[in-house]
Amino acid sequence: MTKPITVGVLALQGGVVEHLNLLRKAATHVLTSQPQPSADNGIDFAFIEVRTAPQLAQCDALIIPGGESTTMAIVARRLGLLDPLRDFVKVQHKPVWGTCAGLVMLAEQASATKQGGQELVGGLDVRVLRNRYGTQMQSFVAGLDLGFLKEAKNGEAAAAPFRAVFIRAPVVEEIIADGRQDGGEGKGKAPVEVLGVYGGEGGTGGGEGKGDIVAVRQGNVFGTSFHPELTDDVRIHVWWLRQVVDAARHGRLVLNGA
Ligand SMILES: NC(=O)CC[C@H](N)C(=O)O
Repeated sequence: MTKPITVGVLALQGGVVEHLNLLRKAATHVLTSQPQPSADNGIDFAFIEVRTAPQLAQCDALIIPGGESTTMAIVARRLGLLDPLRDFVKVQHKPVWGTCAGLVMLAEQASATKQGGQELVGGLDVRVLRNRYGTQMQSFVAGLDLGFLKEAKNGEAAAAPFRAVFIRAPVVEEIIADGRQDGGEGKGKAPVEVLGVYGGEGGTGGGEGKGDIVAVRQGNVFGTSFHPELTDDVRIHVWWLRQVVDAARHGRLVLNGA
C-alpha cells in the first residue's frame, strides 16, 4: 500500500466541507481513470482539514476556500500559519488552488481591501480587485467557457460551459509581473496564464464585467473567482486533482500542454 496523496483544505473559515465533498467525488473519477492499482503504482487520496502548521506539513496540495479573506488572514496570523502557507506555496511550490477569498489570499496584491489593508499569502503575480460585482445581494451564476476543461477526459460534458457561482467575487485586475519575460525578480518563474474570462465567447453574462479575468494559473498556483464547490460539477476538481497526482509523482507540477 503506497502512501496516500494528502490534499488539505484550509479550514479557518468558509466553504471547507463543500470542497471536501467535491474532492471526494472528484477522487473517484481520477482513481477510476488510473491504470489498475497495484502495490507500487496504485494511488490513493487522503483529504484533511488544515488548521495548524503540522497539518499543513502533511499535505501534498492545498485548497484555500471561499469565505472572507480579511478574516482568514487574521485567523491565519493568530495561528502562526501565514509564514508556513507562504513557504508551502512559494518555496516548496506545492499545488495550491484558491477559490474566491482563496484567490484573494494567493494574490501578491489586492485592491479594495479594508482600511489598513490585509495580509496575503501571495504566489500569483497579480493584483485582484475585491468584491468586483458588488454585495452578496448581487451574487449570480454565469456560464463560463473554460478551454482547459476540454483536456479533461470526462466524456461528452467536458466542453459544456461551467456554471460558475459568483459571490462577492474578486477578479484579476492586473497581471503585475509576467514570469519569464520579467528580467528582474520574476526571472525563472512560470508565466501567469489566463484560464477563464467572464462574458467570453461560449459563455453567458457580460455587461460591465465582460472580459474580466476570473481564472488564472501561475506554475503551481491556481485561482478562480467563483465557487465550483457550490455546484455538483466536478470537472475543475478532477482537472486539478490530476495535476496534484502528477506533481506528487514527479515531485513537481507537470502542466497540461507544457
Ligand atoms: N465568496 C467569497 O469568497 C467572497 C470573498 C470576499 N469578497 C473576500 O474578499 O474575501
